[in-house]
Amino acid sequence: MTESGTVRIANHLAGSAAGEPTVERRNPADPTDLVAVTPASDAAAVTEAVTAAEGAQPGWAALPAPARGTVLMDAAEILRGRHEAAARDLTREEGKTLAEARGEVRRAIDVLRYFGSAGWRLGGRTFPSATPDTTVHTRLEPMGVAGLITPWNFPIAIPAWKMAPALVSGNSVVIKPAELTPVSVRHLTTALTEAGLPPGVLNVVHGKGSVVGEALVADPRVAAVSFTGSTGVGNRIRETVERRHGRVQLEMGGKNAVVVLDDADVEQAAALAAAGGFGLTGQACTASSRIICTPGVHDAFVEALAAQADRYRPADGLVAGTAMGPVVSASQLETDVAAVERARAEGATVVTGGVAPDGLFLAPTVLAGVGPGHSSARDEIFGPVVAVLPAEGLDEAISLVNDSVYGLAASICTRDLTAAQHFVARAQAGVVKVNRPTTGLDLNVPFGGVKDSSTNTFREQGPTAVEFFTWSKSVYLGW
Ligand SMILES: NC(=O)C1=CN([C@@H]2O[C@H](COP(=O)(O)OP(=O)(O)OC[C@H]3O[C@@H](n4cnc5c(N)ncnc54)[C@H](OP(=O)(O)O)[C@@H]3O)[C@@H](O)[C@H]2O)C=CC1
Ligand SMILES: O=C(O)CCC(=O)C(=O)O
Repeated sequence: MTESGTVRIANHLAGSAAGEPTVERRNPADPTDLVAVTPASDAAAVTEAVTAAEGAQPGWAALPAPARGTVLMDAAEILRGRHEAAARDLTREEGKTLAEARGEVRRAIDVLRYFGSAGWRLGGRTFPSATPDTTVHTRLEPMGVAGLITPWNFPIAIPAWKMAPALVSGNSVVIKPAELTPVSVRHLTTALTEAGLPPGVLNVVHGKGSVVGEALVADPRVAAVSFTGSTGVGNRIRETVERRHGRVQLEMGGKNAVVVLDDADVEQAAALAAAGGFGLTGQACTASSRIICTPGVHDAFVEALAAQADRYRPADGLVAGTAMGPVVSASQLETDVAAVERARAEGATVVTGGVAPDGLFLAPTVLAGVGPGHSSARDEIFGPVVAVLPAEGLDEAISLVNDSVYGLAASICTRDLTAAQHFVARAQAGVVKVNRPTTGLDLNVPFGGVKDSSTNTFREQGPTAVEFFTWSKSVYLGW
């Protein structure tokens, strides 16, 4: 697979013929560049994939965990050899800059390594028994078939951080990647297959979420469903899976706030807010979309953020030096522009941006004078649009942070350790940072949100990620 030309993708199903290639994906920076043609599969392809996964799972689970881990480690090395090609393909299909794409592919490689090495450490605990001549230990058993539904905004890292813990703990996988970004997951699948993953253990079905995704979620043989995407779709998935008593993990939207206190270094705070708000074209569930400023810093901050916005002039992500790529699709651009228009109608000032003069390139947008009831302070936009809200002091700022249905990530810029500690203790968010952007996660740290951002049960990533894909069996061993 190369970074130029069109990739014709078949479903990755054990023993299956390719589906009909009927969906085209074009480069959001250059519509003449046809990136991929994928099958628009139907529910029958899902049934076939789940059957393959069900058949392959016991054999895969019977392998020693270190042997399963070795496959992931080898896949990491294979992907490492294709790092640049995978990064360029990612930029072509999603739009993010090449630097961002390289970082994301690096992350996928490291995720494979991290969970590959976890194969050596998987295990239960031992307990003393109240009964003589008895020992008690727990075993982690795989759930069986894991169904993964992933979004377009991290098209290789998110599939990697769901697949890797599922596979190393002995599950087989059926994944439905986002229709907009089919090539990145193919790089991952190819690496795993070449590393020796047995047929049927990993199955990819391309097609519409409303068709393929719904069929996957509804199949009673899929024991665990892990989803990242919008809150609306996630809630619907939760209903379906819980109705059939399956296990479900949802990572959904955010309306992540950065609080900037009077004592903050304004330039540093603006750089950090811009990185979190305009980096990745604002298309991250952890993106900084609300900035809450106390009075002594408000005006200087708005000015500094507008200056930062100039550095994120949108352009083709493949071109060296581009700081921000295009919006992923015409419909996402429509959402972004409509959100800016609504903010204007509600009385906010568009300090800079708000326009897309050419193609899908939306200028980074700063909104000021935003009130807590405004839609730009409440709704996830998922574009390079940052709303600045005033607050009288720390207490009001924290109330505003928490005045959201979401609770994914929050940050504070301050040099005051006491204020920072108050914030850390009181912010209702699964990820809380001090003097760091809301975006950017360490892959060895548990990740997830509260409120409408997450199912808030099992965390993704880090040492606890395998918990979602396993169940614990208590074994009483007498002699
Ligand atoms: N938290 C996050 O990381 C993300 C949040 N979002 C939010 O969602 C908005 C819309 O983006 P969008 O990509 O449409 O997000 P969706 O939630 O619609 O898509 C996420 C994944 O779910 C699939 N899907 C869609 N409908 C269903 C369904 N009924 N049953 C099962 N799976 C389904 C999608 O398939 P398909 O390929 O057909 O789209 C995709 O693979 C964004 O503007 C943003 O606000 C989006 C992406 C990531
Ligand atoms: O900020 C990050 O690094 C990850 C964000 C994320 O998980 C998402 O947007 O889905």
